[in-house]
Amino acid sequence: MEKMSVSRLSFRRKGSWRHKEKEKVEEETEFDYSTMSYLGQEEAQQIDQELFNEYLFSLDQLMELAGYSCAVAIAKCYPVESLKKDHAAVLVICGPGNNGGDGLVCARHLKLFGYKPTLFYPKQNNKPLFKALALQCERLDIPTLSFFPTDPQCVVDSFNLVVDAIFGFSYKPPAKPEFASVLQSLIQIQERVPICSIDIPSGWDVEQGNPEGLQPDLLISLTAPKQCATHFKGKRHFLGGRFVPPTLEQKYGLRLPPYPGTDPVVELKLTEREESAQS
Ligand SMILES: NC(=O)C1=CN([C@@H]2O[C@H](COP(=O)(O)OP(=O)(O)OC[C@H]3O[C@@H](n4cnc5c(N)ncnc54)[C@H](O)[C@@H]3O)[C@@H](O)[C@H]2O)[C@@H](O)CC1
Ligand SMILES: [K+]
Repeated sequence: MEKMSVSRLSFRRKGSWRHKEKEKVEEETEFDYSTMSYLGQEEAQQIDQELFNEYLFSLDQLMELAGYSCAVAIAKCYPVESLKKDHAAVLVICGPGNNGGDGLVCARHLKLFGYKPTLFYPKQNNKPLFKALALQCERLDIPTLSFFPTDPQCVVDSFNLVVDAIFGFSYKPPAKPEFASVLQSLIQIQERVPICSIDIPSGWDVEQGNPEGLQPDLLISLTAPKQCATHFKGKRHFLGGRFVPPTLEQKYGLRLPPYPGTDPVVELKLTEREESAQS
């Protein structure tokens, strides 16, 4: 058998690693964003149901991956050391459904990443999973605001970022008063504090968006971007929740860019429409 010197072996390893990296970059740059899939509300709900009923994923599993990927995307865009206010203070606003559950998971991971999250979770879900997620946040010393500040400037003064986990793809407009007022406050301050929306900017129609509504800086689409994401005018757009089995992707003809390496998120290139909306 041919003996290989250590230096040649390490050269070969390096060579193959470089080759793989090059392939990966080529694969990423080759993805044609003009063909990327955008889901309508019904399709998003169907895929969601199929993950639970045909693939037997539990909600806990998917929510953990979804919330974790949101925390990773936030950390990539707003590193702890770049945030100046009160030890990287972040406000995480959670709604009553699964989007709110993603927010609770995201808050926990942000805390473990070194941020200082605070929750606002006015309509708490009583299901055991949600109670457990809220308790885990409490045990990590994540405080919860008992009311939303009447002067939204307080949010700007106290927090570096707001995570919007109020509504996702099951939202039906118009928002009920308790959330409508929070959304209005966020719209007032969105030029002064960046907003990071989980899956869908809250208050947007899943397909049509909402030109008068919230305009987040960062959007983290889960599973696949929804049609409303074509109206996103913010700076950065990520895809997260790396849990869609290839067979499901094929069944729905999903065209999504590959995730790099082992990352739970992939940054999406802004479409021409998104770019022109920014300028
Ligand atoms: N398979 C997937 O794609 C996954 C989805 N997840 C998340 O789950 C979200 C969808 O969750 P849900 O179906 O629970 O729905 P949402 O979290 O979008 O919202 C539903 C909740 O909001 C309330 N609501 C709806 N319209 C309202 C209005 N106008 N005013 C006030 N309250 C209103 C409903 O009563 C319900 O409690 C996704 O957007 C995503 O964030 C993840 O948790 C896990 C995996
Ligand atoms: K949201």
